[in-house]
Amino acid sequence: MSTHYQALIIGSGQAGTPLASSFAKAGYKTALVERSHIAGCCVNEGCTPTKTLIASGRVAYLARRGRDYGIHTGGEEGKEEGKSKGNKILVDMKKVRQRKREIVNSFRGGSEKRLEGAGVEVLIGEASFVDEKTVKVKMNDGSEKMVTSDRVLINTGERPAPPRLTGIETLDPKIVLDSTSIQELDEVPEHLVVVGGGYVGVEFAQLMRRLGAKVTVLQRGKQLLPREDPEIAQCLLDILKEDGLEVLLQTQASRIEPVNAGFTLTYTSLPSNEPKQLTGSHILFASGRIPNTESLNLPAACIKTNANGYITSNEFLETPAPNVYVMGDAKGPPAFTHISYDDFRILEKNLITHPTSDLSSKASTKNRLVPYVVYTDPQLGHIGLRESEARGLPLYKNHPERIKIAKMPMSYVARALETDESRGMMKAVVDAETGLILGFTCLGLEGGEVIAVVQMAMLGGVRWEVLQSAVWAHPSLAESLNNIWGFLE
Ligand SMILES: Cc1cc2nc3c(=O)[nH]c(=O)nc-3n(C[C@H](O)[C@H](O)[C@H](O)COP(=O)(O)OP(=O)(O)OC[C@H]3O[C@@H](n4cnc5c(N)ncnc54)[C@H](O)[C@@H]3O)c2cc1C
Ligand SMILES: NC(=O)c1ccc[n+]([C@@H]2O[C@H](COP(=O)([O-])OP(=O)(O)OC[C@H]3O[C@@H](n4cnc5c(N)ncnc54)[C@H](O)[C@@H]3O)[C@@H](O)[C@H]2O)c1
Repeated sequence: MSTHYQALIIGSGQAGTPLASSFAKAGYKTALVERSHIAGCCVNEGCTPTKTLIASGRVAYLARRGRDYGIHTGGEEGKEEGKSKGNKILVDMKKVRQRKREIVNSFRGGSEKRLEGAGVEVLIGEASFVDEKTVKVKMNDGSEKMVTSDRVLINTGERPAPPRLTGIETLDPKIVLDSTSIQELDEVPEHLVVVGGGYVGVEFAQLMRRLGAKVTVLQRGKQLLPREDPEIAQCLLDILKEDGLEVLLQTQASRIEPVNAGFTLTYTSLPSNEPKQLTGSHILFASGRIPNTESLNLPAACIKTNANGYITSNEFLETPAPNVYVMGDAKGPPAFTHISYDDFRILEKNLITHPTSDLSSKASTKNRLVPYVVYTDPQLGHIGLRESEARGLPLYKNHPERIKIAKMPMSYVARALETDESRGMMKAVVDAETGLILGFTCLGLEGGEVIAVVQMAMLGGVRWEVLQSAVWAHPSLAESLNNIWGFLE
């Protein structure tokens, strides 16, 4: 016996959860299958908990730096080379974790209530295809359900790539961490070794340093955050080093073995490539994420994946199987909550609010302007094209003179100086002929908010000269948009 639905969503991610509610509110009989917890990675182990923890890290940082502002907490951490190491602070990791748990629970509870209020039937279990309209759900209570649906929407996300390092299985599993388990620590690691210098790696590395750990980052590539323009990555590296992190670039871990409560790790770094060793108490694998697609039995529904396991689809998020769609991280990068949420908007419009067979009127993923923010401190916000990407486009390959670049240190921004948080830089990429802004990066105080101002200009086709001559409130961070264009060359 199977139950029939008009819409079946697999995975309670950032697209599937609101889309299930939209279908149900529009009168479709709707089910959502989720094998773990409602609201997916972002709310449970991604954006929400990490940014909550990072807020605690920032308080620790500012409290320690209080003396720079004339604020003393009552004790001093000590001196290094005659210079104060700052205020003495005490980190209560259990409280830090509790604050994180409460915010996650409240966000997840909100999602659960919205689904219930909309009338979505939630099936807690793991889904796999039997054919393109039929899905088997292995319920978490051990039972099995067969469901059929007029349309199936996949939003199963990704998970951390498993650790791959000779000897890792000999370590106490409690000290081998991924981006989920590190958030449940109730003590600050003594010496955290982070494998991978991408988004996850740099955010956790700085956070743990601020909470009091010694931190070493091993990054395989020549720079942190490999997709960034090199001077941005270098600027972030300088900031992290200033914060006391050790960062080893062009470095590969080759072997690990347990020693006392921790481990000895053997690694090689270019150019010497000679084996070296370091010891640590905990190791975080932050070397990428892999899609949750293999347990879906996709071949049964003739749904294709690429070599990395991501589901292939067109710009309308349609898979080759009729009436089967894919949203969010499961379809491949960029893997951001706001992209998954935009996938929701696309399908809500095309399937519920404005269905049409006219391809030109359909919502699509084409020409999406993609912002992102890496929540280091200062934040690294970016919108549009990076310089290297712009220069790679055929138009600019033929006319490189049309690209103009402006770079400005954050130490030229009054607001950043007044708050004594002037580390970082801004970079703009413009088309000199049209005056349009192609891309903008702000590695600086509230960089994520500053890029949103430029994003508005880009969305509205506003030329850089308009920002240059606009009246911005003083002293705001946006005021820097008067000045950066003076550096265009
Ligand atoms: C540490 C960390 C920090 C991050 N920080 C940010 C950030 O600051 N900003 C940002 O934009 N992005 C961030 N991301 C990325 C962001 O979390 C994801 O891009 C976002 O959650 C979108 O995911 P999704 O909608 O594809 O699905 P997800 O949110 O991953 O949800 C997928 C759901 O599907 C379920 N599922 C999987 N397979 C099955 C199955 N067979 N049957 C039933 N259910 C299944 C899973 O249990 C999961 O609940 C972060 C990620 C991590 C790991
Ligand atoms: N603030 C945000 O928006 C945010 C935060 C966290 C994660 N995310 C999303 O999650 C995705 C995954 O993040 P991630 O950091 O896990 O992956 P990533 O792919 O962004 O970075 C992984 C890094 O690890 C390095 N690496 C891989 N194997 C290695 C090895 N054996 N030794 C040393 N270095 C190695 C790679 O060179 C790369 O720099 C991101 O791309 C992003 O889309 C977003």
